[in-house]
Amino acid sequence: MNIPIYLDNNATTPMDPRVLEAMIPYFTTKFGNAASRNHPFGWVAEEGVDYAREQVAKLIGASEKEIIFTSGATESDNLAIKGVFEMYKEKGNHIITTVTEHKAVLDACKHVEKMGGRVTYLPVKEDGLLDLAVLEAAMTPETILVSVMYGNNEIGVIQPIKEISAIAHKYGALFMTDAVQAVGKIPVDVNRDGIDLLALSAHKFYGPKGVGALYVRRKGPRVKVTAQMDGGGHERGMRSGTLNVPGIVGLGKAAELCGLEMESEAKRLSALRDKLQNALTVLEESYVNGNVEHRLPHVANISFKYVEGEGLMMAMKDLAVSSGSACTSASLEPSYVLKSLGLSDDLAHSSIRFGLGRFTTEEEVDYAIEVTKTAVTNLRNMSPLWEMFKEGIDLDSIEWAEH
Ligand SMILES: Cc1ncc(COP(=O)(O)O)c(C=O)c1O
Repeated sequence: MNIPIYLDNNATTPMDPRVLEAMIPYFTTKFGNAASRNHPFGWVAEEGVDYAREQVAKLIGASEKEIIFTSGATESDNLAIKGVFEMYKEKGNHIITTVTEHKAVLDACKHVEKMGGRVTYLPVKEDGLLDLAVLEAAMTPETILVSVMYGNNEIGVIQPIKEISAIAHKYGALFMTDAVQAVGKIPVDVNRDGIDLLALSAHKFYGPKGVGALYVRRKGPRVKVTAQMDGGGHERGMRSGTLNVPGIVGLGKAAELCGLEMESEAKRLSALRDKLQNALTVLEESYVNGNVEHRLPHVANISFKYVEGEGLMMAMKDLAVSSGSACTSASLEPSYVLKSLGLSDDLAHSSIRFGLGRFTTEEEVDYAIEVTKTAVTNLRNMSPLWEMFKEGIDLDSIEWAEH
């Protein structure tokens, strides 16, 4: 089997070899438990963790004491949403989020509803951005938390975080953001952006899988979350469990490298992404999904009309990309993010997310352009719908019989 070219960096990123190098001693000689206070094995491990805490804090403009290490962003999202609800439910029981959030946020919100909370799932505009007037209209005196993601994992759209947090604060609510796709890719600063809680994950920025962090503001205001894991009281009581020291050291190193290289990397990747996007939108009836101005530098989500989705994925086996379909147990469902922008099921299915990354080369992008163009053109040549479209028949006006 040919190994496909990896353009799925929103799903996960390959680990940077420099990160692995930093981690290795913590699997071997520096194997201590960071909570062991009585001997040097523990101290050395704790030193590694403390340094990583500084590295992570620096990347997002926080202070070390505001970083809680977790097993990844799913846990961070859950801890933030359920933890805030439990801590502040006497103050109010209302949470606001958007329909395009990751399942880790949406499902944590569903859990809150089961616990007696009320959650408003706001729609987004056609370009994927949240309408600030719609947010403001949804705020109530009962609202304790607004949770809006920083950059979307499917379309890359960057929300107006500063404006959103200002609205949340105006009504006395906390602001939380799932910044998994944005941290390490664009400058994120918790103070500039008015963020009270922020979820991040190492494997999305060239670190190891299974480790992440939750930023919890300590000053102006001091934010508290109820722990979701009971035990030894690690991480200042907010997240019990022996720390994954090698993983945390890797997270720290990955954060440091992003801080140093993010700016030049973003320039290089957005140029490559634009090259890919421009070459593919030359094809007729192809559309870029989501706002293209407020977008992460490495992502392009493109729909190809009159191309059958499954056929497209089959024809693109040489590229590791994501489609606008999600596998559920029974069938292929169109992406709920693309649907929320107003795309039809068919168009969502025939959409491809290209996610470039640190190790993507220009040759790979050129190859991806050729593979995609050929796939789309060949599939359309076999499509009766495409033929009808080329004959000038208005397909949108046809009422198709139900099967
Ligand atoms: C926006 C977003 N939030 C949360 C997650 C979950 O992160 P993790 O894999 O660290 O649990 C992901 C990963 O797919 C994501 O893209």
